[in-house]
Amino acid sequence: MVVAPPQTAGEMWAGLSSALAGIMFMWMAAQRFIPMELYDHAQKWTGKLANRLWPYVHISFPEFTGERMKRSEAYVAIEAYLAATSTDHARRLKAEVGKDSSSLVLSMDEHEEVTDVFGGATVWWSSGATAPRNQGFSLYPARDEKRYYVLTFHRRHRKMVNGAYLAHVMEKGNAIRVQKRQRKLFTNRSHHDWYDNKEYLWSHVVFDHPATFETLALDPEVKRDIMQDLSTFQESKEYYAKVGKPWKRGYLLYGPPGTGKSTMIAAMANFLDYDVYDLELTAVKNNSKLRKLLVEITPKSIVVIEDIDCSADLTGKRKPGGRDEKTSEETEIEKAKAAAAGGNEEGKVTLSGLLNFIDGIWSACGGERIIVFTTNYVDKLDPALIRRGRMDKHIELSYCTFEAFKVLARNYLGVDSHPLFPAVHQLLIEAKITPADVAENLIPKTRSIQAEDVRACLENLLEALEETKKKQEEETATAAAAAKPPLEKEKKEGDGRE
Ligand SMILES: Nc1ncnc2c1ncn2[C@@H]1O[C@H](COP(=O)(O)OP(=O)(O)OP(=O)(O)O)[C@@H](O)[C@H]1O
Ligand SMILES: [Mg+2]
Repeated sequence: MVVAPPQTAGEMWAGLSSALAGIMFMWMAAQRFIPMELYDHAQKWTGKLANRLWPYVHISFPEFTGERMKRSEAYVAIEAYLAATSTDHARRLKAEVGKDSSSLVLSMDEHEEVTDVFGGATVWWSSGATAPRNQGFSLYPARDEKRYYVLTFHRRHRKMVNGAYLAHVMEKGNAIRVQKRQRKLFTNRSHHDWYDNKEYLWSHVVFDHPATFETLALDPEVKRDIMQDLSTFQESKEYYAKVGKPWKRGYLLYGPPGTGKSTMIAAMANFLDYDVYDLELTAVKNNSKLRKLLVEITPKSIVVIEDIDCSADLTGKRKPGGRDEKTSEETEIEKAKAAAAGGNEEGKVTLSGLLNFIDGIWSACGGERIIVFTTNYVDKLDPALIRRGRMDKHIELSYCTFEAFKVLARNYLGVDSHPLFPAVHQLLIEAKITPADVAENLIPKTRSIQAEDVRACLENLLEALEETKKKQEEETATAAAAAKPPLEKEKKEGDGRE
């Protein structure tokens, strides 16, 4: 049988529905003069006639589903499937920048139709969008426009389409999506869209950080251990299911500023091919908002809370700025204020809210997720927050070792050895310097590095190391003098007088 050509399926439907609407209208007008039994009979026949004239079935796939307007997995998979299978046939396409930022990814534009053939059956996909509620003039694209795909097929293929065909579309679409997807860096910081007056939980940019484990200056053994741990995690879906644990792992990265904590997160994301969710706790109003953010996080992601020691006033024990404990009086005043504001813990993220986020019942949403906390002051953290099992792996990133320096020298100068290396090695033992400071001294003046540039950079570094060593020795001497018991000091002074 000849099926309706895809380009006219929508038009036919429009024509047919207006004809049916006309018939219905006449029936409604006439029903006042027609006996009830005859009216029912006629209605049944109208339905049958419509079915005969229009033997096609539609399934629509809206982009957003549910009360919380989460992007539908089906829509996203169909989008990827159609982008791969329809671009040779569709007449109107839209282009977006691809994974490597230099290529364009084509996909079907709105109000376009394409044909697909599966198991001997022809089906039609069309894309559409409902008009935005606010039709007024705006300089910005309409955000409340709702996009959807519609699948049309003959009713005799219903069983095959509902079963094998849709499973095929989902499987192929998801595989293409994983292969082609651009990784993203999400943040909850600018979650209010001023021109739309809407709250968005996460906003994102393309994640394009160049850090890898290869370029990370770290002890090779520590590096290997972390990479092994990440690989094992990634391959352990069955294991987590078998032991009844959510598929997630917590990392605590601690160490002084400039030792590579943030760089390591980027390297982890690149190694695992995961998205990054940078969770700014100070921008989260309360625990219920935290939960909302949490359920939005997709699998295959790293959730990062940087500087956990000062990013929230957890349980009233910490606050930004370094002062640790609050007096009980201060805590009482805050509690009273919160109660006056309409509820105890309603106005903030609490430690228990955060613990629930890490390993409570809500943490199981999504799966395949790494949670990373970073801090400069590990001792300031509440032990409950970082106990093993919650933060499974504690990694200290510290001052630059000779092994780490060699990685930086290779990255920045392209050298594996140099006559000045032994001097650098010795000074790295004597002075505490961060990889960030080492890297700063290894940036050559020109991009075409010559032997003299390498020497100049290494000499700069040696100078910086000498200075740091001197400063640290002076600080140690001052601290030692200040720590001497007063009696001993007085005795010395007395001895001096004699
Ligand atoms: N281990 C490292 N390997 C390679 N580069 C590093 C390393 N540590 C620091 N750097 C360099 O120093 C810069 C600062 O490092 P990074 O932001 O990762 O430090 P951090 O530990 O996160 O500091 P902070 O505690 O202040 O957030 C990076 O851009 C990177 O170039
Ligand atoms: Mg950092």
